[in-house]
Amino acid sequence: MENVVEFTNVTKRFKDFTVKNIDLQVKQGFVTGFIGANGAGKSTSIKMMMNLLRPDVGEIKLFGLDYKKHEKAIKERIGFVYDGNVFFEGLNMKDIKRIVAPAYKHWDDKVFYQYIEKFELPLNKAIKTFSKGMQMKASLAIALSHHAELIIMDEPTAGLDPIFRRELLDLLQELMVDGNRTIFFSTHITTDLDRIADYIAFMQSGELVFNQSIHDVAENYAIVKGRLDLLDRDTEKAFIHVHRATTGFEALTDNTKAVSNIFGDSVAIDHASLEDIMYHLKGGIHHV
Ligand SMILES: Nc1ncnc2c1ncn2[C@@H]1O[C@H](COP(=O)(O)OP(=O)(O)OP(=O)(O)O)[C@@H](O)[C@H]1O
Repeated sequence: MENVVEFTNVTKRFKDFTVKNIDLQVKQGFVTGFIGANGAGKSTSIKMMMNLLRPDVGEIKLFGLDYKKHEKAIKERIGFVYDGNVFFEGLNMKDIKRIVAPAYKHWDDKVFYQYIEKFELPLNKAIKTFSKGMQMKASLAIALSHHAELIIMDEPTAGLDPIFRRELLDLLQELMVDGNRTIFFSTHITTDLDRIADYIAFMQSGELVFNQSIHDVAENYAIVKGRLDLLDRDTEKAFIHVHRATTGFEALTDNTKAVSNIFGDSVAIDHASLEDIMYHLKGGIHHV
């Protein structure tokens, strides 16, 4: 399986924050959801992926190519969508097309106008008058009009109403049908990922905790609930993190076999949602 993005040992240091030793592979032909708490380092990583920021250490390759030598060739093949207005606000969609289209070898006017129609975007109205959803659609229409193989999106669904969010996810799914396209996007809305993601990459405090298929994530983690008196120093070793409440404990495990051996039927073992996993891993993966 080919990787369209490869981070090898990537580190970026800011004054108060470091993205550390990231080894990340984004697989061609799949949707990867990029999750993590506020300030975990997702946008910083995406900016490095787009060469808007340079790593201090490590290597980043897209389509097997290096930005130092192949920036233009790489950017031709990427559609970048991010939360916020990318364009000069006084411009309309026609102006933007005039400016952006010549920059891409594979720009396709027909596709552009198809998306303008599909998204019901006005061509002659200033972008500054667009709602958040319309701005997102505008950004997406541009990204899709040059036949990008890799779509990178920083929180594309943030602030969108549930109906447009659903439509956007359906559209992303349609885009994946040809099999060659790859989508990488960050989000806080983990239920969106249950809908469309094949892989989940999870950042925590500047580190990549895992990058696994959504199937493996579901297999590897489970939530365990039981009475507080079942917990002691030894039994807790089966857990990554334990939350105690007066009514009992809830814990995350990556070893359901051990949990079954230790606790038998005295605990309930349930599917762990991505939110459960994010909550319990907020201190990182160390066994209790
Ligand atoms: N240019 C910069 N200079 C200094 N610190 C920065 C810079 N850019 C980001 N940071 C810091 O890096 C940390 C990670 O920020 P980043 O935007 O990558 O997180 P994020 O995971 O995308 O968060 P959110 O989900 O809130 O968007 C934050 O503490 C932020 O203050």
